[in-house]
Amino acid sequence: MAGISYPLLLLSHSHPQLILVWIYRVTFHPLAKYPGPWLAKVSDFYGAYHNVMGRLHTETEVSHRRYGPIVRQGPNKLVFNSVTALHDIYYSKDGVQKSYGYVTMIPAPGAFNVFTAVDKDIHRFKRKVLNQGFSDQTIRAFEPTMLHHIDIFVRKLMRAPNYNDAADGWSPPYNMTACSRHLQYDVMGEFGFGQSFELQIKTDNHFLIDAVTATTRKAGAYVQYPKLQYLQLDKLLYRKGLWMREKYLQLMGRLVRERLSAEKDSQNDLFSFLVDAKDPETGKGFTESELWAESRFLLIAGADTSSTGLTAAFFYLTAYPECYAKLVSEIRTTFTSGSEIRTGPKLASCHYLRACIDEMMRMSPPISGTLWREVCPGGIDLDNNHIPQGYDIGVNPYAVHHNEELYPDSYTYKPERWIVSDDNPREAVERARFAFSPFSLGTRACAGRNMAYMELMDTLARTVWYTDFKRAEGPLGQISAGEEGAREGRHRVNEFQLEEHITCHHDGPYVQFRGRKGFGEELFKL
Ligand code: HEM
Repeated sequence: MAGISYPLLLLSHSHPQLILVWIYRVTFHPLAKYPGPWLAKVSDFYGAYHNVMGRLHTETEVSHRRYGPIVRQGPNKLVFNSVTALHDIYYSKDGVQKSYGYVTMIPAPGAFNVFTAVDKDIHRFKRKVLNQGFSDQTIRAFEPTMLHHIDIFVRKLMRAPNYNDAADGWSPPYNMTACSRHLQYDVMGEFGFGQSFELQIKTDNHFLIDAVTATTRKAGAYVQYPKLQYLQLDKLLYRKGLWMREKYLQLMGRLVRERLSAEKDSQNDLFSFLVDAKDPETGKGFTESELWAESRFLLIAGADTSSTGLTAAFFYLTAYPECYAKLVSEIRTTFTSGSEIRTGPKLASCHYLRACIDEMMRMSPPISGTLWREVCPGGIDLDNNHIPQGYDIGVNPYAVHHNEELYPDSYTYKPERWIVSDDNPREAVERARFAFSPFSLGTRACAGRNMAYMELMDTLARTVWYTDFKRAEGPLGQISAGEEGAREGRHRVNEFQLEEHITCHHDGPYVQFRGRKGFGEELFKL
């Protein structure tokens, strides 16, 4: 903190009126009675700084332990850590709307997408149209395409059907961040535009990942401190990112143009669906620029999040061998072949697999930042506090998922907490479910939730069917793990380390694979 107090000291000397504003903020301001870090009380710079450092989520959790269930995290911001606040905020119909921070993400005035639309009528229309593309029927029709890419993923990890015959059979260590990102971007390319970006098989479009990373880094800071956008810091901080962003926009622009000029119904992708989709009540559809805005958003929303989830699953399964063994037993006794693994009663019966996924998203939510909501006229009552109009409020998913009252022993990966058993009564599972919010809740909750579960279930089950895997040994195997003695929140060796910038950035874990003897031929013949 000392590092950031010097610039503030300088600023206060050159702008003495700032001192008066800060004194007001810590004394007479309507939120002055709430505890929190001193810098957060006087400036949104606190949120932006920790977001740039990728640790606002861990700082929020630490703050709750230090200051209690309500923390002031900006001059006009309160973050809550209770299940009642979670439900009261995100299920509220008229009490809140998305905060102004979301507006900083729009590329031009008025160019909202379903995620950035603050106005509830604009959002309702976009969501209604989009929901048609996320129906169970559409997603199920897409599953064979997804499975094609998942099979490429597993084949790459196995290398050859009988590689296990060689030496000890283990592959070199693979960086699961890269492998998962490549898979999920290819899947989202197909889902959105009917074309894979081919990141799994070629390097040409690998810049996409860095371009999206640069975009979300910048957006993460601006959401916390909207005034930063006027300083044009991206030109200074993300120069390489700007160049890649340009390439990214060109690629996406080309895909949109190609899809618009292709024969109608030539593809079974979300784009062809959205081109024709109409609001059932008004008959209104998306304009070309709206289609463009939605496509760009959906790539990030779908690919970055699911790939973080998949990577985290590999981290936890290789950190907890007993959980890995249980999952292996479930998958290998439920199915009779790898190609049988797809949505259906057998996959739905894999309760341990689903529990491993939910526990991963509890431990390391792929969207770990607080989803700020602005209080609407009339204010809102939360945990016996009346919060007036205009203030930003939220519950941090990472912090609430590590609230010890809701999730005892919260930093231990325990898929069993999601399964009713003699040691874990139904009420305990229901209590855990009630506060579980990786996809958020209410009208602004994730539209792609079912698709995300399908991707994660199919990918993990097929990987476990065809391969054995383990964490790389030595220092390589520690990449992405917390470090003893590191800053509070970064010190747990069995916790996957996320850098939160709206979506999450990460590196590793490095994992080695070995094909199961006699099972790979089927996969390599496909
Ligand atoms: C594990 C994977 C995923 C997680 C954890 C996740 C999480 C979330 C969260 C927390 C939100 C709310 C954001 C906010 O309030 O600001 C959201 C919104 C959204 N997500 Fe996801 N998501 C995932 C995968 C996907 C996928 C695969 C898609 C699409 C293919 C998708 C599409 C969307 C859309 C369209 C919204 C905006 C909803 C609205 O405002 O109406 N997500 N997601």
